[in-house]
Amino acid sequence: MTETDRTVVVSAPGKVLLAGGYIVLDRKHTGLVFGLSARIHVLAQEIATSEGVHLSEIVVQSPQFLNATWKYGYHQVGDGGGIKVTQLQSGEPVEPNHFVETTLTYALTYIAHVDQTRATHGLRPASLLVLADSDYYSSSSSTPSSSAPAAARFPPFHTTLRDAHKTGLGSSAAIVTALTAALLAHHLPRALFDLAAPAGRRVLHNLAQAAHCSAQGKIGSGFDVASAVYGSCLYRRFSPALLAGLPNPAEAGFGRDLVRLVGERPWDCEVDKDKVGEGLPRGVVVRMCDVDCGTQTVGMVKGVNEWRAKEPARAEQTYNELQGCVDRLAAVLRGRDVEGIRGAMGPVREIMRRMGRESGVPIEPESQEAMLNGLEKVPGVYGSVVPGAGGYDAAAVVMRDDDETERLVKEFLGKWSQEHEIQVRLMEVRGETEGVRQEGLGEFETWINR
Ligand SMILES: Nc1ncnc2c1ncn2[C@@H]1O[C@H](COP(=O)(O)OP(=O)(O)O)[C@@H](O)[C@H]1O
Ligand SMILES: C[C@@](O)(CCOP(=O)(O)OP(=O)(O)O)CC(=O)O
Repeated sequence: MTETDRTVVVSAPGKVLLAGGYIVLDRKHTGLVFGLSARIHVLAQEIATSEGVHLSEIVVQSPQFLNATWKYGYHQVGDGGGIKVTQLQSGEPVEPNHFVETTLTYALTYIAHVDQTRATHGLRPASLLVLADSDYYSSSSSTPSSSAPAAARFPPFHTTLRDAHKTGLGSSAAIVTALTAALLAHHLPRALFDLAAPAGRRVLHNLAQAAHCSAQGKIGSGFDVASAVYGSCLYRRFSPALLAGLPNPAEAGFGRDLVRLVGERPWDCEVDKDKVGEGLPRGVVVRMCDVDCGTQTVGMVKGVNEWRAKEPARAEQTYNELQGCVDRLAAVLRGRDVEGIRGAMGPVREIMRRMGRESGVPIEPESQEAMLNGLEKVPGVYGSVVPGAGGYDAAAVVMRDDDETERLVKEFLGKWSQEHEIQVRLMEVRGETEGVRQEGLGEFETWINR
């Protein structure tokens, strides 16, 4: 096996935007985002073919879900349009996976353009296995420990991807990032892509942002992809104009322009890890409470933007106040000021609620408000927020990292669930500062072809 066909496992974390929802869409502002211990792992390896047999096939499998094997053919299109990826159907029809297909298109196009040897030898067939930690979906009751054998650590979800209940941890950004990184690390020699080097991370970030925006069909702030790559940080978005001129996949010049955009053009986003320091003060942890019903962010952003257009002065004042909260919370956490956490988080909730009231968007819906008010009275809980866009995605809690606090929080949520006939639970997932990383193969032995 040559160096360019390494068997690799790459993982990328989920995210929680503790403060800065909505304002982070504007380059004037920043958001405080934490990476999460829930990761999506991608194992990339060659598909063994018989001597002399040539295949142009990539197989992506997500074995935790039902009916989740996607087979793709690919070929180079004319006029520098890059690599076109086509889903192959054989046997039972498989629902397309738009995020996976788009990521393959962007990553393979990049690979084919930067590695000239690919022009003559092409890409060898590859198999990509996706394994997600269970907290991404509500159906699971607990996350097995990370030291459990891999098959037990990534248990089946007994559902199709379409029917899975997402908890809002950012699965699409994590999979786009991990899949992109795994493809680059698998197909490219280290001289052209090194995940451990700043230049490699920059390429990965830019490529994953471009692919994620394309798959989403909109240009968000990109805080989720940024934290999937870099982990916890204070994030200032890139100018959306950067992506505006890129031809669509398969259009003339797509390949050339993508390589320029990703590898050569300076991006103006800012990922400040120093402002977050080592993460949280010792003995303090970010945990998440799942309410088992996700939220459609798109409609909420539209509502807030309409309010901002109608009430520009009021909105600007509110945005600036929220920015003040973002900076204060980052400073308190960085300064390990445990006593200051409550005072720094309270105003985040207050301003998010005010934004919600004035824009008519349920940013902190009443049911979440009441639950968080109760939760904040539990001894050991420093503060809570509806992260990101708010709504019914999992709520974030900053609390003391000990068994007693965990017991009290679980007790409170258990009672709350009973009294309100809903299912609220403390997930195992924790805030974690590290971004994308290459994993050892040991834990994934059972899935490696011999
Ligand atoms: N484990 C997985 N395996 C394969 N594809 C996945 C997986 N998790 C997420 N995806 C892809 O990401 C999409 C979900 O993206 P989205 O609705 O934006 O959710 P999120 O808010 O979690 O990012 C799925 O439709 C699928 O295309
Ligand atoms: C409104 C936002 O600023 C934050 C949304 O954060 P969420 O964490 O709610 O995101 P989703 O994963 O898309 O549900 C939009 C953005 O920054 O893109």
